[in-house]
Amino acid sequence: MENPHTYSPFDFIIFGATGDLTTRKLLPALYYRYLDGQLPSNTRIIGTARSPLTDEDFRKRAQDGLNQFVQEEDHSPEKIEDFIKLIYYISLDGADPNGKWADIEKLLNSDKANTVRIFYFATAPRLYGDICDNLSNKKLLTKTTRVVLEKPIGTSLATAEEINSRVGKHLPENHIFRIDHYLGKETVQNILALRFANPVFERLWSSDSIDYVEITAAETVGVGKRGGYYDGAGALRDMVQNHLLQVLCMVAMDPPISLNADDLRNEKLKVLRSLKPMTDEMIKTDTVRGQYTANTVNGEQMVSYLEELKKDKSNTETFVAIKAQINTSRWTGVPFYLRTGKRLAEKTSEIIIQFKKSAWSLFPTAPQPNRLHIRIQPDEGVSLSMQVKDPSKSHTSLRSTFIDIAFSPAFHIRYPDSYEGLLMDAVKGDPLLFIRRDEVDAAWKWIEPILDGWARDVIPLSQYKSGSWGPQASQQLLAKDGHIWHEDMP
Ligand SMILES: NC(=O)C1=CN([C@@H]2O[C@H](COP(=O)(O)OP(=O)(O)OC[C@H]3O[C@@H](n4cnc5c(N)ncnc54)[C@H](OP(=O)(O)O)[C@@H]3O)[C@@H](O)[C@H]2O)C=CC1
Ligand SMILES: O=C1O[C@H](COP(=O)(O)O)[C@@H](O)[C@H](O)[C@H]1O
Repeated sequence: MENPHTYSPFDFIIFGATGDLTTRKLLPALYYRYLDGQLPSNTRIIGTARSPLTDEDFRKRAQDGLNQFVQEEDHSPEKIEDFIKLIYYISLDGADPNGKWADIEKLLNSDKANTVRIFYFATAPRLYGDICDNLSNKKLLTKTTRVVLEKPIGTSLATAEEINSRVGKHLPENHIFRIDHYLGKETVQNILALRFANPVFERLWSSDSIDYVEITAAETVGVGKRGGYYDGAGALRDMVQNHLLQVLCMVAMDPPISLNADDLRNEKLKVLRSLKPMTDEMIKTDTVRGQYTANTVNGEQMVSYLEELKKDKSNTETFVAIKAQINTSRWTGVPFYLRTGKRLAEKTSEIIIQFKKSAWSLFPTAPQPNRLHIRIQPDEGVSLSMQVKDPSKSHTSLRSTFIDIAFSPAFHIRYPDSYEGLLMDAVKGDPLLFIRRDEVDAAWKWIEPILDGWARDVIPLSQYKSGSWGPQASQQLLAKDGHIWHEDMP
């Protein structure tokens, strides 16, 4: 990944270093940045968690993780050996003021005061406030310190406000980096280029030409080992409050006046504030929640959510579909259908822009309306469905086809994982792709009535078979408007 910025050695301190996120995402992302020469020698990656491990134990875990989560063609035993020499471990309960802070103080204070210091909070968000209080009391928050907060920030508006206030007591907003890894995805960032560098699209980008928008983030995996966290969260908090709403903002926002972080975030905020608030009546007609059940998929036995959780009962949704409406002159009348779930038929994240039918047709059979398919992952790219004259038939016959750009083969590049760029943006201090506090609040304000309605069972929790596209009610949600989810797009 090209990155003209020159980095000075920095300290990257991870709270939650023995967890899933660090192993699967953070260390592999830092390894790739190391391979690209962005981690100068003397950079230190300091893992902390309560587990009693030595530097050597943690390096061994890191090495095992890299062997598992870095693509095979990028495995270089020598490079991995060199990379893990940058890694240290300190056993510490970040929430305990009487924990072993002396070790971390010694390691960090031996350093120059102006070294960039990133504290990455890869732990449960309820710990963020305590960790920040302790960092502040131990005088570890320097002028060049930035904290990175993982999502979801809180479980409600009130808890998010509390976390943000406690963290904000010690650090100014421009030192707080709330990460949403969907904004780190190249194809999500590419929405800016697609819309604002191609006037052909931007001129059509409104209810005048667009019929509806689909945003899907589908996973084939279940909750796996994250059941403890997930059962208290559910898909609405885990995916919709953050990732899906951020993608919706990128699709729906007006052009920012510049690519300055606050100008972009102001526009996203306007979209979040324009979302039509959900009443109980709308929750009944415009939302669907589901939970996966057992099934055999391609000969493989998939257990139900409850079996995976080892529980008899849970009201937690592993699937959500919502019809969102944006009250602006650009978007009134255009439904934005959001859908996410675990154990679905495919692993895919995508946006589909369905253009309107033309009112008039020259041809005997009305042409299919155009459709723009933005593939966030996998096979990152964009395709546009088109009508052409069917070459095998008469001049009045049309055939549907598409023009397609597959980014990776087109640009001969490896598509970096979303964390890679974001971690280095935090090191650089560039907040463009991070979430501002008011965005978090606005997203929770829209989500909360849905959470509240579901808690009162305003709609039932539907079941869906593992390996399907979710409950029937999800198809009906669109069918009521005469629309369909496009699951067969190129
Ligand atoms: N996993 C993922 O794919 C994603 C996770 N996230 C977010 O990242 C965060 C971490 O998630 P994940 O890695 O899955 O969670 P895990 O449960 O796998 O890991 C939690 C980590 O926190 C540590 N920990 C717990 N309590 C303390 C404490 N008091 N002081 C210091 N460390 C502590 C644990 O280690 P120990 O027990 O040794 O202390 C462990 O290292 C969460 O906020 C989650 O929402 C966001 C996006 C994706
Ligand atoms: O934040 C999260 O995202 C992942 C899905 O991310 P993706 O990049 O693979 O689409 C999801 O599995 C996890 O539950 C959620 O916390």
